[in-house]
Amino acid sequence: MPIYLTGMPGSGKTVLGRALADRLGRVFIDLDEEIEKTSGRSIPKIFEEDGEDGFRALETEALRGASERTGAVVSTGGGIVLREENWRIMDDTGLVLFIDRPPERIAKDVNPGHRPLLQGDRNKIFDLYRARETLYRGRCHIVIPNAGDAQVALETLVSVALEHPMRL
Ligand SMILES: Nc1ncnc2c1ncn2[C@@H]1O[C@H](COP(=O)(O)OP(=O)(O)O)[C@@H](O)[C@H]1O
Ligand SMILES: O=C(O)C1=C[C@@H](OP(=O)(O)O)[C@@H](O)[C@H](O)C1
Ligand SMILES: [Mg+2]
Repeated sequence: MPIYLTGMPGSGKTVLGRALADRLGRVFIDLDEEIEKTSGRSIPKIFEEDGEDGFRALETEALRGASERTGAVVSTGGGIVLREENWRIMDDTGLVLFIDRPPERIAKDVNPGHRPLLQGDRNKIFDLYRARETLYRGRCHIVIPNAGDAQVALETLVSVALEHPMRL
């Protein structure tokens, strides 16, 4: 059963997920990377050609595939929380963590270029946060603070993951 990292774009899911998988000796799956690999297109290109709905369908497909990978660490895209079907897959198969990074810190260093929903404007992070915070915080199984040094967040992730061996 996998461990899912959810949270805002720029909250650290990909970087921390990869580091966590390395520490645990587990398979790492980043859903965006899977989608780009399978479709042969970049995320922005998919948004441009298929729209957000087309991207969300590919995202659910990638999540379903990842949900069958025993013990994987799965870094999701920030919008995974928008679809009930995605919650059903994650709740039924694994441990759902929320990487809780304050929007002020995200807005400082997020790369809006590769994230179509930000439309090149890093301040859109605050709109997204207002729209989604309750989805992340209210439905995840465990909140992982990521407000300071990334290393501290990683150590928290490692100890939480080790407390839930069956989930992995
Ligand atoms: N606690 C932190 N301190 C400093 N930079 C961080 C921290 N957490 C994440 N980052 C940085 O934020 C950027 C986005 O991280 P990423 O893993 O790509 O986010 P996500 O996959 O959630 O969109 C990366 O440059 C990452 O190094
Ligand atoms: O928040 C979102 O809706 C999205 C976040 C992105 O992933 P990251 O959270 O890794 O940036 C990517 O899936 C796509 O641009 C949509
Ligand atoms: Mg990511």
